Amino acid sequence: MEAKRNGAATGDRASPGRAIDGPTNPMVTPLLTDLYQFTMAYAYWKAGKHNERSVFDLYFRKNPFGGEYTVFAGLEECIKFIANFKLTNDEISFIRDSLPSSCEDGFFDYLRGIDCSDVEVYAISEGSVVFPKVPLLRVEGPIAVVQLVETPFLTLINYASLVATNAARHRFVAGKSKMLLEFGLRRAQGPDGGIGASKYCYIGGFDATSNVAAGRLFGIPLRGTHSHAFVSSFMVDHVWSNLSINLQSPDEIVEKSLQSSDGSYTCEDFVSLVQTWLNKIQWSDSLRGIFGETNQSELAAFTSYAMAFPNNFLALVDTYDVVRSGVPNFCAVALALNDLGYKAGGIRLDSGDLAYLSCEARKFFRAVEKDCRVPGFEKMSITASNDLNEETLDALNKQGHEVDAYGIGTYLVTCYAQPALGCVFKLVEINNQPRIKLSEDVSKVSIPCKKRSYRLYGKEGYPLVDIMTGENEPPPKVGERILCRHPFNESKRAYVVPQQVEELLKCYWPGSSGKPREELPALKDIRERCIKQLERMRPDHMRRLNPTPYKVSVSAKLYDFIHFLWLNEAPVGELQ
Ligand SMILES: Nc1ncnc2c1ncn2[C@@H]1O[C@H](COP(=O)(O)OP(=O)(O)OP(=O)(O)O)[C@@H](O)[C@H]1O
Ligand SMILES: O=P(O)(O)OC[C@H]1O[C@H](OP(=O)(O)OP(=O)(O)O)[C@H](O)[C@@H]1O
Ligand SMILES: O=C(O)c1cccnc1
Ligand SMILES: [Mg+2]
Repeated sequence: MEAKRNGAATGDRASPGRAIDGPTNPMVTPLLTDLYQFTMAYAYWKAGKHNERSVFDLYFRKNPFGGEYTVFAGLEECIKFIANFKLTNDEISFIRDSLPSSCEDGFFDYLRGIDCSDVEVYAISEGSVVFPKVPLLRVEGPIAVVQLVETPFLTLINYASLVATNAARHRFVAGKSKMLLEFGLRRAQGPDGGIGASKYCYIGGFDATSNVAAGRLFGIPLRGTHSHAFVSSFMVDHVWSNLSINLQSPDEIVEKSLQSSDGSYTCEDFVSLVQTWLNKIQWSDSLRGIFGETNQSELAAFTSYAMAFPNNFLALVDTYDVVRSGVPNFCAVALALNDLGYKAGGIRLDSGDLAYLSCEARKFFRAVEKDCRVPGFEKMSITASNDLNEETLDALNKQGHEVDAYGIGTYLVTCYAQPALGCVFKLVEINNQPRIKLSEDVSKVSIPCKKRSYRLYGKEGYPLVDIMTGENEPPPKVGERILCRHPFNESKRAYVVPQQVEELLKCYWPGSSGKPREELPALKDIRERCIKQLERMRPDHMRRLNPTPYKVSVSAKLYDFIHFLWLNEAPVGELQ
């Protein structure tokens, strides 16, 4: 997956002339677009309109998951895409074959010559918290070219922002102190969904992924435990219906010796050491009578795993019985490791009542710490997994639990609660003339003009409102009162005296205009921005139940202009 299409050397500091790597996914080419972008390009070309200077806004209309915020993600891939936008001869041949044969040759010569050097992209920084109607991207350039990038931009941003938001919401419910592991690759919508989920869940606040390719591509920390198959692959001697199955048991692990952590001595029979500890805890003061004979094949599996990874021993304890087998077996192995100077990692629970079982496991660890005098044993990490989502995390919090880390797959990466974010790409200006798209549904009316947008912060340091202005209006100033108007509702308006003003759109792709280009930050910096911005939001915008909508507004001047244009463009009906 280390795809480099037209890619060149990259650097983390950007300068306009510096080459940028191609998109992560080699399928992201100029053909990854809708046919109508090419048919429109032809029609523009035929009409001699293809080079008309256009301005498009990319934005969404409603926050996902019933929330009042969204995390913006996918920008880096968009910039990598346009920085390398060039149709190959093969691609042009394919387009020629796909369009009607009446299309003139000159158009294909034109396609051969285009790239994105005439395009400029202004964007909100990736990882920012964003709101409906405010452009995430403003794309300027020759209309035929800009329309060709509409679909790839939308496909690169829609899922990225959706899954980053989903991750942020899971983080919000889980709380800051929990470790969040993304386990979704097997359930994601194909390889690109899986890779994208890992990248964007990390931005949204997850700590690590199980996806090895994503670890390599993006440097995301890799984490993992082991599966039930590892435990059930071990069997013990037993006789059942006269059928003797003679397989591995703890005393049949062939190589039994394990060196101590500091290398100073070797325990010749680690398996016996584990058995000894199991007997000890079975009859210890606090645990006497809590469990009897544990599953010996599970014990063999744990022992074997510990011998393979003495420094990172983590056990999946729910294959047979969490309280009567998995946890005692884990503790016996952890105690044996402790004798040799190793510190076991903890357990994973993957079924049953996770609140109850995590509390039982914690009690067990506490008893072991007390009876066996192993300081810190109580703090052994407990990971929970199994169809977790925002609701189950919330339910666990309400019940009380002892989980330290969550492994989350299906609901996270498939965005089960809402499958798509509805980002759109709308023409707002052509040849310096503002354009508007009207709709019966007011929420679908576009906000015309090439605009600037600002986030205004209040006295308490919270963002108060995002405001869009015409491109040539003076910017809002700290300490100066400004009227913020709801774009479509006349009665909704408020004065704001900002304590801080942040301009949202920055130039991420200047084309060959010579303007300075914002650097593409490292993934961990994008994640950092996201976490900081989420923390800075007023809590009532963030709560899960009935969150307060964040205010998105326009300047008084832009308000007047929108409504002037609206009246101008909308035909007056006649009543009969
Ligand atoms: N204390 C809890 N409160 C609310 N939901 C929970 C709690 N514990 C577990 N869950 C959730 O309940 C669901 C249990 O699913 P299910 O009944 O399919 O699994 P299971 O029977 O526990 O395990 P499996 O079938 O994988 O052996 C999961 O979605 C899990 O996340
Ligand atoms: O539950 P998710 O949020 O999707 O997280 C990933 C799941 O994948 C693994 O098992 P898998 O589901 O493959 O098998 P299992 O359900 O039988 O444990 C793991 O044990 C988790 O349960
Ligand atoms: O490492 C794990 O425990 C893991 C990884 C992927 C899916 N389920 C679990
Ligand atoms: Mg499962």
